Amino acid sequence: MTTTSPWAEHPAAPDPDPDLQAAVTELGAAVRDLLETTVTTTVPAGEQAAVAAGVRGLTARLAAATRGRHTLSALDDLPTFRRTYSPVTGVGNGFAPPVQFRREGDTVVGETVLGLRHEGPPAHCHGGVSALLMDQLLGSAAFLAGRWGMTAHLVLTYHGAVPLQTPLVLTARITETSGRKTVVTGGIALAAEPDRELVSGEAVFVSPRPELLELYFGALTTADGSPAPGHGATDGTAL
Ligand SMILES: CCCCC/C=C\C/C=C\C/C=C\C/C=C\CCCC(=O)SCCNC(=O)CCNC(=O)[C@H](O)C(C)(C)COP(=O)(O)OP(=O)(O)OC[C@H]1O[C@@H](n2cnc3c(N)ncnc32)[C@H](O)[C@@H]1OP(=O)(O)O
Repeated sequence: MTTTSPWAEHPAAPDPDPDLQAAVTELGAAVRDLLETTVTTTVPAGEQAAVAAGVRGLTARLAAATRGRHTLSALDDLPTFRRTYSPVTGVGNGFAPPVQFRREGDTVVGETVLGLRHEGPPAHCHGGVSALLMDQLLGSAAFLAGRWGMTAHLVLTYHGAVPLQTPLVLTARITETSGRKTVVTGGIALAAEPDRELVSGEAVFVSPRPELLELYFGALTTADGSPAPGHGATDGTAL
C-alpha cells in the first residue's frame, strides 16, 4: 500500500490548546446529556418551556462567535483525522454517541452505546443512524489504512434490530484497493455476541479527482485562515 499523502507536504498541526479541548469536550458531553434528556424527560409543559428559554439564552452566548462551513475548527486536523464535531466520532457533537475507532491488525474496531436520541423503532436504533455509523466505520477503516475517499457506494443489510442502551461493537476491514478506490466491509453487533452481525455492509470509497477536490474543498481554511492541508491531493491515498 502506498504511503503517498495528500497532506505529506504540510507540517503536522500543533497540538490543540488543552484548555479549549477540555472545554469543548465538556460542552459536548453536557449537550449530549441535554439532548438525551430532552427526548426522555417527562417533566410538565411549564418546566419544559422554562428550560427552553434558558437554552435559548445559552445558545445566544455561544453564537457571539461562530465559524462558517468552509472553516475548520481550531481543534481539527485533517491529516491526523481529528474531527471534533463529527456526528459519529466528535466529542464536541452532542448527537454523536461518540464512538472512537482504532486499528487492531487489519481490522478497525469501535465500541459504543446508543441513546434514545438515536431511536427509530421503539427501544431500537434508527436504521439511518445505523447507516451513519456504518459509513463512518467503513470510511475510518479506509483512512486508518492510509487511504482516503468519499463514500461512492454504501450497501447495508439489516439482519436484526439494534437495541439502544446496550454495548455494541463495530468492526471493519478493507477487502480491495485499486487506484483511487477502496472497498471496505464491516458490521455492527452486540458486544456480548460479536460474531452475530445485526447490520452488515460494504462501501466503496473514492478519493475525488483534483477538479472535484477543488470544487468541494477549495475554499476550506484552517481556523487561522490558512488554506487547509490537502489541496494538492491527486492520487487517492493518504498517510
Ligand atoms: C482540502 C482537501 C482535503 C479535504 C479532505 C476532507 C476531509 C478528510 C477528512 C476525513 C475524511 C476521511 C474519512 C471519513 C470517514 C467517513 C465519513 C463518511 C464519508 C462521507 O460521508 S463522504 C460524503 C458522501 N459522499 C459524497 O458526497 C460523494 C459524492 N460523489 C462524488 O463526489 C464522486 O462520485 C466521487 C468523488 C465519489 C467519485 O468521483 P470521481 O470523478 O473522482 O471518480 P471517477 O468517476 O473518476 O472514478 C474513480 C474510480 O472510482 C470508481 N467509482 C466511482 N464511483 C463509484 C461507485 N459509486 N461505485 C463503485 N465504484 C465507483 C470508478 O469506477 C473508478 O474506478 P476505476 O479507476 O477502477 O475505473
